Amino acid sequence: MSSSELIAELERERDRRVLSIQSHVVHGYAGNKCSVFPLQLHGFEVDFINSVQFSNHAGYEHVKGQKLTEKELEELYEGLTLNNINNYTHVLTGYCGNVTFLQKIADVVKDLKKKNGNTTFVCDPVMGDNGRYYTPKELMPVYRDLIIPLADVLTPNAFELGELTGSPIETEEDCLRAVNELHAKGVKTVVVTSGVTGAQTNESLRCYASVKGSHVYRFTFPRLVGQFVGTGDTFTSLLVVWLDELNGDVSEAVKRVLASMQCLIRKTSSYAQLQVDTNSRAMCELRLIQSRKDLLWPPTCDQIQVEKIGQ
Ligand SMILES: Nc1ncnc2c1ncn2[C@@H]1O[C@H](COP(=O)(O)OP(=O)(O)O)[C@@H](O)[C@H]1O
Ligand SMILES: Cc1ncc(COP(=O)(O)O)c(C=O)c1O
Repeated sequence: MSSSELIAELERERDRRVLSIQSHVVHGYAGNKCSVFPLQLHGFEVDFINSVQFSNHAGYEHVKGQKLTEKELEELYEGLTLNNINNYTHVLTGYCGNVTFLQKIADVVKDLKKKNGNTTFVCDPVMGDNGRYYTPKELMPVYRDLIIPLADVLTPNAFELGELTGSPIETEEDCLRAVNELHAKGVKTVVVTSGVTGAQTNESLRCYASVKGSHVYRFTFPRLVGQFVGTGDTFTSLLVVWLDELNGDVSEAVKRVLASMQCLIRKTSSYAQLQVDTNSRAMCELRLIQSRKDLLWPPTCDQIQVEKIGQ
């Protein structure tokens, strides 16, 4: 690399700074513990605010900890504003504990976008999965009416997509219709991470990506054994990376994200099989650190199929 290329690369790296508002867990991986590391590996600066600080994620029998209030979020953001250090290329949000906190996030996003019209808002509307909520149900109308109209990129699973658009997502047609409703509300890129039951089998899962007024893609990839927490948060952070790196090429970006996710989950699943204790086998923490090379350099994976299914 020549010195001018090196300088250009360093300038570019300086340009990418994410404000990530998600949960923190002391032990294990969920929320910011899943997102910050992959982003940093790829050279992004990450300023993170922990919406909650819990001992561990909700898959354990006991969860202890604290929730940040909207007043505390406002204070932190005020400090950034007063020092004029609230300069972000991206704002990323995930798990939120309550309605007023989520409403305050909308104010923060509006202010960041007012300051820099190019700030990309990537929102994972974390509410639940497989037909049930694991956050307060009252968050849904706040996501639907206040947050979604501000989002540039949205990464719901099928359950969340159905809740946000008012009817369950069982088939690919349901999914594409609901995605178009989100586009109509102004969201440019929607990636449905999983859960369209009619489109999945025992062996494979599907994910969909759609860009407003442009293409829709279907991704089919192997379903791996086990149940994992933090996969959605890891997925979304890698999507931030690759959409930026590939200037919005969503089909290649999602393909690379899925390639890393397959490696991460394979590693996690194999490790889980080695545990003697059945509890740790059933609920194994993501092997995120051990998968660092796969997060940084997603290997080519012929088991991921990409098909253009719209426009
Ligand atoms: N059992 C699994 N087999 C293969 N990939 C999985 C599995 N569980 C999760 N993933 C990967 O993680 C991604 C996000 O998972 P998902 O469960 O949709 O997130 P969320 O936590 O938001 O519901 C999926 O798109 C997929 O790539
Ligand atoms: C504290 C916390 N944050 C975030 C999540 C979301 O995790 P996922 O990426 O699997 O949607 C969970 C899920 O249980 C959680 O307990």
